[in-house]
Amino acid sequence: MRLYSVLRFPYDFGGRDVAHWFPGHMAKGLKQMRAKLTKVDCIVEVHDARIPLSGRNPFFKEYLGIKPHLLILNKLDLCDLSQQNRIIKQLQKQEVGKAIYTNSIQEENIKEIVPAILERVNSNPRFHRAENTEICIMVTGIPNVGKSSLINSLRRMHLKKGKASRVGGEPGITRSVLHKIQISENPLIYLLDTPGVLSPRIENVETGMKLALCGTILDHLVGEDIIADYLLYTLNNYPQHRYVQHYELDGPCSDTEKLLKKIAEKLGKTQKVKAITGTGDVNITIPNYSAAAYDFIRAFRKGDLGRVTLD
Ligand SMILES: Nc1nc2c(ncn2[C@@H]2O[C@H](COP(=O)(O)OP(=O)(O)OP(=O)(O)O)[C@@H](O)[C@H]2O)c(=O)[nH]1
Repeated sequence: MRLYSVLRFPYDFGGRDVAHWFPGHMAKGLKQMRAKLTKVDCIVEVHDARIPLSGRNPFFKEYLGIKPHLLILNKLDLCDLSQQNRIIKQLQKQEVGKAIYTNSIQEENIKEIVPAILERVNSNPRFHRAENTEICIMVTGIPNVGKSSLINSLRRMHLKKGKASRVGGEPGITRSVLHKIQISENPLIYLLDTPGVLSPRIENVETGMKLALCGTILDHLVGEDIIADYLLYTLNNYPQHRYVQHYELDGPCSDTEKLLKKIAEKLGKTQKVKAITGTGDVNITIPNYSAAAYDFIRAFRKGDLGRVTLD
């Protein structure tokens, strides 16, 4: 199959409204974070390395004030590292001082974090608490980017201690806010854990869809069928055709319904339903499209469909 025949361009977002993708409890989270700010020396913002330029919450900067800031682009194992130089240049244009790519599961580049925090804190006046030698950082980020995993990985590395923060595959696992967690003994560093907070102003539907693909918005708010459709469009345009091999297909495909049908058949996810015909009821077998969409999206999020950088 020739490539152009699988491209659908531009993607039709169908005039979707993204306003309701911001759950109300997140506004409360931001308020609680702001209240603790006087105790904080540095903001460590964690974001997903697959969407390094979009979907960052501008409120972390506007609402949390001017504090030394460090950007962590986590899940480096899932992003396309050949794009790294371009991304770093773009981030510099956005005045991001320093960004570190990490993998919190395999503990890649985690050891760069504490020295980067110290460098940022030491080059800024701590006028409000100069007498205090302990350092307090606040870990911020949108849901499901790996904040808790990063905290646990910092503790394992510097304190040889296990989990302090609950990790989960769905966005919104961390609801209780601002636990004070030690991550280093010498220098003495504490951090405040925070719940994932999406931007209430998602710039446009495309950004919203990228956020959904990376699992930062609850799937049911967007619709798994829609996420699967956008995923197929994205993989074909990239182009990243690992899904062909993963699902043992004959070649790339641009029709989401056909793809989901094949995935459902391959996984044995079919349903028997009764159909009423003119000559009586008959049992027919139909693909379970929801189960297939679920598998397609999960496979992408685990990295089984290949690495991509969506920005
Ligand atoms: N592949 C990969 N997965 C990761 C990485 N870091 C975290 N994860 C996974 O991403 C999911 C979310 O991780 P959490 O640490 O719970 O994310 P969080 O930002 O604390 O989530 P909220 O509580 O929703 O704010 C989990 O399934 C983690 O196992 C990483 O570096 N690479």
